[in-house]
Amino acid sequence: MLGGFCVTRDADSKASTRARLRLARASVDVPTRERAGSALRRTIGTWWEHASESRGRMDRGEAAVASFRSMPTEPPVDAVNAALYERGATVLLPVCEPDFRLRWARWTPTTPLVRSAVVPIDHPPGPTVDLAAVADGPGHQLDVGLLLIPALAVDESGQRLGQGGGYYDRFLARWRAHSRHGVLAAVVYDDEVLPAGSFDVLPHDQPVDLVFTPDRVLDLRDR
Ligand SMILES: Nc1nc2c(c(=O)[nH]1)N(C=O)[C@@H](CNc1ccc(C(=O)N[C@@H](CCC(=O)O)C(=O)O)cc1)CN2
Ligand SMILES: Nc1ncnc2c1ncn2[C@@H]1O[C@H](COP(=O)(O)OP(=O)(O)OP(=O)(O)O)[C@@H](O)[C@H]1O
Repeated sequence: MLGGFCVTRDADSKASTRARLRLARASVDVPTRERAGSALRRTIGTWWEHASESRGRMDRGEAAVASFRSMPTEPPVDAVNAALYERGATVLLPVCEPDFRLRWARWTPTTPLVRSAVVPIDHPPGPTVDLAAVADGPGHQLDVGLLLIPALAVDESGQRLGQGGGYYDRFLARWRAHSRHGVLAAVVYDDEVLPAGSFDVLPHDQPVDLVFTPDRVLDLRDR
């Protein structure tokens, strides 16, 4: 207390945090970005191999990863997607639909991509599925064990700051309603993991289970 006033640090608004992070991302140089891509390929590839070993003991369907196609400023996951595909995973990428809905289309390293009509991102031409509506688990076809989720930042309690469309929050709310077992993992640069409470969190925000950075895996499920 100072002179009767309680000194607290308010969380920054989402908008001001986004502006700061976008500016920082714009100054990441090409070699740094390339190193991040190789490091993420190793980190996420190793994580997937360990997860597949435990999964091997279960009777599940086709092992799938719901990933994304990186924008030029994001930590690159192109090599991650290729590595997971080489390891036998089915890789799905998001397709943005009107009303901020996400559907998913299969991707392989030879899939030609098309530009989205809604956002400045390419995606496979389709067909698409609604992953929050398809049945998964034993006896079903698609078993999404990992969702890689783009973010501008994540705080240490797992709250995620995205680009501001609300695509993933809407999708994850529907996904969670079906009690899916897939691990929700944000992908950010190392210095984008912020102390808990660094930015505003609203009731619709969907937290993640895990954070992948080029340097580390932060598993928040045990906290
Ligand atoms: N790679 C990627 N795919 C994704 C997302 C994402 O954040 N990253 N999304 C997450 O929901 C959805 C698309 N949402 C988006 C919402 C806004 C902007 C956008 O405003 N882009 C800025 C550039 C931002 C930057 O480069 O940092 C622009 O067009 O100026 C892009 C995608 C689904 N697919
Ligand atoms: N489940 C939901 N139902 C309806 N509207 C939602 C839902 N989740 C988020 N929204 C709306 O989406 C908008 C953007 O939300 P927010 O700023 O949290 O996006 P974000 O997480 O940064 O974006 P993204 O998920 O696309 O990366 C807000 O106006 C919010 O009210």
